[in-house]
Amino acid sequence: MTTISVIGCGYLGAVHAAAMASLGHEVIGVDLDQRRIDMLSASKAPFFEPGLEDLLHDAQALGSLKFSTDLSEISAASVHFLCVGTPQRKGELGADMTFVDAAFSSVLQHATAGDLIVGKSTVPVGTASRLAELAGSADGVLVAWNPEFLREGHAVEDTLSPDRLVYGVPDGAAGEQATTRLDEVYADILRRDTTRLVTDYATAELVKTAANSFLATKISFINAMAELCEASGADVTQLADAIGMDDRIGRKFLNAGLGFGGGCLPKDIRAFMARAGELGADQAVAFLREIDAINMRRRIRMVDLVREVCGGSLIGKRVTVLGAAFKPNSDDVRDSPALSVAAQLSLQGADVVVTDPEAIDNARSRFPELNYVADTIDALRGADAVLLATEWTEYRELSPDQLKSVVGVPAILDGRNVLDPGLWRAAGWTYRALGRR
Ligand SMILES: NC(=O)C1=CN([C@@H]2O[C@H](COP(=O)(O)OP(=O)(O)OC[C@H]3O[C@@H](n4cnc5c(N)ncnc54)[C@H](O)[C@@H]3O)[C@@H](O)[C@H]2O)C=CC1
Ligand SMILES: O=C(O)[C@H]1O[C@H](OP(=O)(O)OP(=O)(O)OC[C@H]2O[C@@H](n3ccc(=O)[nH]c3=O)[C@H](O)[C@@H]2O)[C@H](O)[C@@H](O)[C@@H]1O
Repeated sequence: MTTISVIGCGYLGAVHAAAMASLGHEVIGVDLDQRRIDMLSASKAPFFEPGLEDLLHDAQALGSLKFSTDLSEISAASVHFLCVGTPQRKGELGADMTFVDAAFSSVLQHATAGDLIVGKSTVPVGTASRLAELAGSADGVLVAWNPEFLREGHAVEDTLSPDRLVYGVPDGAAGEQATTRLDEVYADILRRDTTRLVTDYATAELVKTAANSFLATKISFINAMAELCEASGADVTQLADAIGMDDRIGRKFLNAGLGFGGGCLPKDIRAFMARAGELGADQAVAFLREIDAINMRRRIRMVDLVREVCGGSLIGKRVTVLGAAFKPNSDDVRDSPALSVAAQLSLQGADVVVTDPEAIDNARSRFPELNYVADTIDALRGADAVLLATEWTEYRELSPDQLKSVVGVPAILDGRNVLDPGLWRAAGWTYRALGRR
């Protein structure tokens, strides 16, 4: 059993804290946000994440998990996980490192000799060695970087059963000590034959940014193919199925549509470009600019398509947007393609109604000017066009026959290529999608 602190209890940290407690450790989670801490202390997840509340409840019933806004409480811990945000800096591509730097300094103040500080936040390569240098002046504090690969909506299973664990550690005895401590923390996971890769700081940091860049590239690749499918009359879903059957390519992350959003892929590829520039290696990842551009074009193209379906003008047309979260099974609306399209449609004169099973509150605080309706059927009433923007199961299962009498005009835009066009057309709907006939 290790006594652990987790600094920053957002999408990453809250799950990490609860998961570490479920592995038998004593955990204190710390955040500056009092509301978040109050909810977590009451075993309530401050955001929608399947399985998190059960984990919080079980660990708190055993007394092995506590939350606080008081950073001094971490002094009881010997391993400290940094899970604070690294958002995009306003008006720039690079990551805002102020939260990581501030959290690291605070931890240093409360850490004692022999403690291990483990970075989990996604950071520009070079951060860990910079912070380790700062720690060098503190007596015997070790630094490791252990990037996180969890997906929102699957965060609990991804944390407890990761594809791999990556440790970035310093050379020599300090590295061995850090590795041993991390092995103790993850003992239960390692016992299940999980691969662990021990490497230097820079490689560990780059593994994370490279992985997210690859995922973003895969999505933009298929979306570029969708543009070509649209130009040539081909079908991008069949194309993805066919190329995905090649094991070397694989079908995952080849779903064309509105593209990627969220608090990670967009900001991570931009931070990667910024950092590569600082290192004089901007050419190496110049292609990411195009990946980003392809991604953003999908949103613009969807606005055009909705306008087309509405007869050339959006003014006064009622458009129902199904989904606000950046992906299903999440209430996260950071850089959500659904909301970005909804906001554009509204700016261009449409009367936009947005619905989502979990993300309405978050969406309203970001885009208060849009109309939100909780009930799907109520949201669809009188619509001149319906846009499926986030593929929640309940939207995928909507019946075109039943909905026909609810909407004003039966026109559906499938922003995630998840509906059966034949079924909707047979029920008398106009069906349109990006890169699909
Ligand atoms: N959201 C995700 O699925 C994943 C996120 N990451 C990375 O993890 C990091 C955190 O991301 P999220 O959890 O999504 O961000 P978030 O914004 O949900 O959570 C960050 C939390 O840190 C707190 N915080 C900031 N400064 C603090 C300080 N000095 N002391 C204590 N708490 C502080 C904030 O109040 C907030 O609750 C980012 O670097 C992100 O790229 C990595 C893998 C998955
Ligand atoms: O660094 C992070 O924070 C995380 O970022 C992503 O996870 P996440 O943002 O939760 O969501 P994804 O499932 O990757 O989806 C990202 C976006 O891509 C879109 N997407 C995904 C797959 C696809 O085929 N097509 C597609 O458009 C989704 O709709 C969503 O908007 C990575 O998948 C995680 O491994 C990583 O840990």
